[in-house]
Amino acid sequence: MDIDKPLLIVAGAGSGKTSTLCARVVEMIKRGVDPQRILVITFTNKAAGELKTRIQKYMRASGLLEPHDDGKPVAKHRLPHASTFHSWCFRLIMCHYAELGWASCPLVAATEGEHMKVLGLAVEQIEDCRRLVQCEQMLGIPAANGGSNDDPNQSIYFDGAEQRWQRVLQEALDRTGFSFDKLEGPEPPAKKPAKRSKLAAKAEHTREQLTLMRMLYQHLYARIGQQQGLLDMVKHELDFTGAFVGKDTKREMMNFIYRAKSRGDGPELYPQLERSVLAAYNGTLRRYGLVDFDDLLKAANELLDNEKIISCVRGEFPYLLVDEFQDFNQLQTRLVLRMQASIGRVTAVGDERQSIYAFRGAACESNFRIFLETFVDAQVQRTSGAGSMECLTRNYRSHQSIVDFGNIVARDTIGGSKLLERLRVPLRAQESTPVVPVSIWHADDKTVEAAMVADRIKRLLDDGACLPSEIAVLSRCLQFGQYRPTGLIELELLRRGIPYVVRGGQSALKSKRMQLLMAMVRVLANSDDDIAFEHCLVELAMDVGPVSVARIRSLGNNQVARMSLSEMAARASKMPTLLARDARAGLMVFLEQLDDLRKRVGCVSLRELIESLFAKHVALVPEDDVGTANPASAKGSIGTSDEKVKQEEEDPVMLLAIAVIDSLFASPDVLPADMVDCASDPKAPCSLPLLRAFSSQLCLMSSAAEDSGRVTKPERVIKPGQEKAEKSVETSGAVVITTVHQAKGLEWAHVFVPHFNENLFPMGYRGATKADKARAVMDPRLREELDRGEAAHYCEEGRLAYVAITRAKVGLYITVLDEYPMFWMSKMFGSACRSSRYLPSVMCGVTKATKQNDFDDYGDSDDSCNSRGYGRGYSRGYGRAKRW
Ligand SMILES: Nc1ncnc2c1ncn2[C@@H]1O[C@H](COP(=O)(O)OP(=O)(O)OP(=O)(O)O)[C@@H](O)[C@H]1O
Repeated sequence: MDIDKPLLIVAGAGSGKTSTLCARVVEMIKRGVDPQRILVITFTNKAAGELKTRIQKYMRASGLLEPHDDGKPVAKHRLPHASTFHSWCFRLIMCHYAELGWASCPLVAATEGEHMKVLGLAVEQIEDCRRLVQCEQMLGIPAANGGSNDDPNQSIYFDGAEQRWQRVLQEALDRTGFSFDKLEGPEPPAKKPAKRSKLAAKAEHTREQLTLMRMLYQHLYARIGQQQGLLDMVKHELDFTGAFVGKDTKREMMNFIYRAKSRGDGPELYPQLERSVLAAYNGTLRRYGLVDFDDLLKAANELLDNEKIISCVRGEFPYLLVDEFQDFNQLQTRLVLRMQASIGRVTAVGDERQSIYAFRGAACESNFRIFLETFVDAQVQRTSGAGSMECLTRNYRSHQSIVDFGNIVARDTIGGSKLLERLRVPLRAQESTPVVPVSIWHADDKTVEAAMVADRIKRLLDDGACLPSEIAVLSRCLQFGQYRPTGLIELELLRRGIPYVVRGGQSALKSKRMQLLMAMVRVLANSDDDIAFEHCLVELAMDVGPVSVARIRSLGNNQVARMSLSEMAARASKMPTLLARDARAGLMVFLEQLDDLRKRVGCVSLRELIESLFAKHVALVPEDDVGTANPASAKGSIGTSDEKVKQEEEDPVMLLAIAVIDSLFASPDVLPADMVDCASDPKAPCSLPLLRAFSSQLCLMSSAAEDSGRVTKPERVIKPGQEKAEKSVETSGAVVITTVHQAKGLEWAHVFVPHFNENLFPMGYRGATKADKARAVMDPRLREELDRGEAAHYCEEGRLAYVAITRAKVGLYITVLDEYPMFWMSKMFGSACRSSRYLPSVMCGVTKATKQNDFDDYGDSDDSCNSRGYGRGYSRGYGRAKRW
């Protein structure tokens, strides 16, 4: 192994790429390279952590780390730097931000939620700039530089709008006597004392400013603009849908920004709307002293223009190793080149089959091409000499059938690239692995599927085949519009007492709507439950916030007898002066609604009560920041009342609630003896004890589901002498429910992939509108472009399927639905719910799981499989497992 020459390692999943990279680091240290001169870079924090752990392990195995007195390792040699590209860039910027003209080190807007907030403000500022230009036009103020509503070559957004508004304000005062002091409007909303991030506070301030400027615009438009026959810019907001095609315009904008910035593109390269969005997004970040991830890379690239800084960096880290090279975007690859082009002590490790971040600008093919051209193929003499490329061909992770399945799925992901074909070598499993077939099942519907998955997991655990933490359920996404594909699986796991953890998303039981539903049920079941009552009050009563609640609570001061919050609220609603007028009105309406609901207890069945409670109250509360609205409603394709009811029924919260009700009636023995009678007839009027039983079942389930870390039982007390037993429970951990993206680089003994259907996995291609398709009939170039986009989309989805499949070591369980899980999906995609295109055709049409079947009987008839020829040509065990 020549550690001083460039090396490219390309191989499929589980072939030991990361292990090889770590081994190379250790080899370098063994040969005398100072670990502090080695920089190991990867894509995510999780992967960086994994790298650090593995390097430490290898160093320890090679005797490069010695145990300390307290058992912890201490380095004979210090450890190499292992980090993400972004943290390394931030470190560079922290040292040199002044070189970039910044007065202080910027903060990083790290989460997608923050990016979306910035984008929301950016769009508002584009509208603001548009109105500002028209105000100047109305007042005859000469056009300043920047910003135009008419010139398609100019951005609508421009910096420095505040100063220009000042001038407009002054003119408006002189010409029309306008002043903000004279305005009559709603009182400013009471400040919410809830904790808010700095970004949220700044955003609120900006929004207040924008509202004022909008009022100024409306004043001027009414006085001048209307007479001039100008377009009302408030009523006619910009239509971005032409430029950002897709159901969720904001998401499309965000993806465009990610793509453009990852390529290092400036706004000037794009047409007017895209240009304005990109400029406004960057301007908003700047205004708040923030940078996003791509800004970090751009700033680091700029710093490396400085000869002093780049030679300093090269001196500090002459050895560079990069993992997950396929996921690097152009800016990251450029950084690698700049740091190493003249040195060539670079090692890159990647797998083009696992390139799943193209939507974020990952430039897989060009990364490999540039590396090969610069370091391997080119006969350029550099100090280190020409580099080489290695392909690993053995998969050490998975059983043969899983490796074969992965190879088949990967075949369709090359997308016609000659280079990727050159890099592609099929993998072989270790010879010693037994042949365990991949299990593929059709389920009638999502409830059957969820029960199947949970049953199989339970059996694995009962048989002692593995620990919960060695099992994963990998979903294409955790949120599909408002639908949570793994919501019912969570419920079934809870029912069976199997601990689980949701990573990279929120458990359905912790959602805002579920919390509100639980609070309302608790209030109905027990009017003394102050905590639940306050939750409902703040969420549901109009204009009642924490300040009003504090005033209501003050009624309880100095009272001899304890007064419940609901009693205080009833009293407050009758007092004309205690609360502000709007708050009192909101409180009165809320109490009336609560009264109505209370009257329904004893008149309607539990299910009817919960349904009306959900439809009239809970469903009106927006779900947590899910990013996208229900695609169907956004499209406006569903409108009849029947269909709306259907949508409500399909809400994951409602589905969970119904499932809990069903389980209460199916097995009332979970209830205390004195309550069993009230759960005998599902159609009988709901009694208070039944409502209480339902409430406690919901709460039990919710408290069992932890959002992060391992699942532990809160009430557990560890007694002396039991620590060992407890530890084994803790380390056994929980079944992981996560997305395929989050699962990258990880491995589990058993992996479940639910919803393996067209439009679910893979997700349908949404890059072309109906209008585009209609135009493409007449326009061959457009048709070609759309076809290319679609092909690239399905290649990426195929790579995602490859990643999901290859996470499994021993067991892979795939379920295919026979009907779409949501009503709106069948409306949108058609009634036929086909299996995923990534399921080889010989594997389709398998034994069905139906509600009537006993799960143990699935696939009992092996003949049925054989008669259809399953497994032929896949001697390594494809086909249906007889039983899960
Ligand atoms: N030479 C080897 N002999 C035996 N087992 C190995 C060897 N190399 C790696 N492994 C094991 O194979 C599994 C996969 O290794 P590793 O994570 O390094 O592969 P990878 O190519 O980086 O995988 P992926 O790309 O899917 O993240 C790990 O469990 C690792 O311990």
